[in-house]
Amino acid sequence: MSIVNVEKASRIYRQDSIAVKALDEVSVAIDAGEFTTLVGPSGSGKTTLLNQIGALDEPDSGRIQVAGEEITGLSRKKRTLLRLWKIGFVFQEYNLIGVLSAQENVEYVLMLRGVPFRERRAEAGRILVEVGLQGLERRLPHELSGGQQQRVAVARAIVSKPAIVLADEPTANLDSTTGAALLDLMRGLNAEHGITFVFSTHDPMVMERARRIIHLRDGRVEREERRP
Ligand SMILES: Nc1ncnc2c1ncn2[C@@H]1O[C@H](COP(=O)(O)OP(=O)(O)OP(=O)(O)O)[C@@H](O)[C@H]1O
Repeated sequence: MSIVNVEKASRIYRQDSIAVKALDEVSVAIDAGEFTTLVGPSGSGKTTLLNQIGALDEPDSGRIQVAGEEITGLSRKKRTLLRLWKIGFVFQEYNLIGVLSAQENVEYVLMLRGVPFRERRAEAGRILVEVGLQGLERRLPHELSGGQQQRVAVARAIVSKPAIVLADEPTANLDSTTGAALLDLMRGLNAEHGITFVFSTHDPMVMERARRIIHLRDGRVEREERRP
């Protein structure tokens, strides 16, 4: 069953008199449980497509459905709720809240969902152990390495059991060993819990671990590869 359905989505950015077609009638369907990577040269539309799937932005034309919901044309408020309940995000720059501990960063999403204190504390603690951060729960982001911060970001993305996790160049700021370990962690979460991941990347290590690679060029799907 498709968890993401993008049908002929186009996105044009206009600046002064110049129009850039960041996405040009892109159609992509992603099934639940897939581990998919978007690759392509700089400016090919990877981030734009992730932002569309993540309901951070809307196409100018075409349709996008995520986890059974039509997201094209949703109000800002409904898009925010969709992101809160259905989508986890991992960004290149980690985007953790600097004044909150690792544990509190992970709990924060559950607090927004109204999960009671004890329950969210227990769940965040459990997920932090799962991503290999036992003992570091009380550290602030600046007291953690880049790889550890990205693990907190992964924990935060998965703690609410979203339908899909979107990761925009998650290993871009990590050295290759740390990046590989992070990728293996996400592959493990994909295999054990069936969490659907979609990455954008320039990193050959990410591509190596993907089961499906979608090549974008000039805002279009150029070709696809599938691996066992
Ligand atoms: N907010 C914006 N305003 C104007 N143009 C934009 C905006 N965001 C993206 N673009 C343009 O849209 C095109 C696609 O950009 P996008 O960021 O999706 O590419 P990308 O494949 O993610 O690139 P990179 O690998 O460098 O991150 C580019 O030509 C870019 O300059």
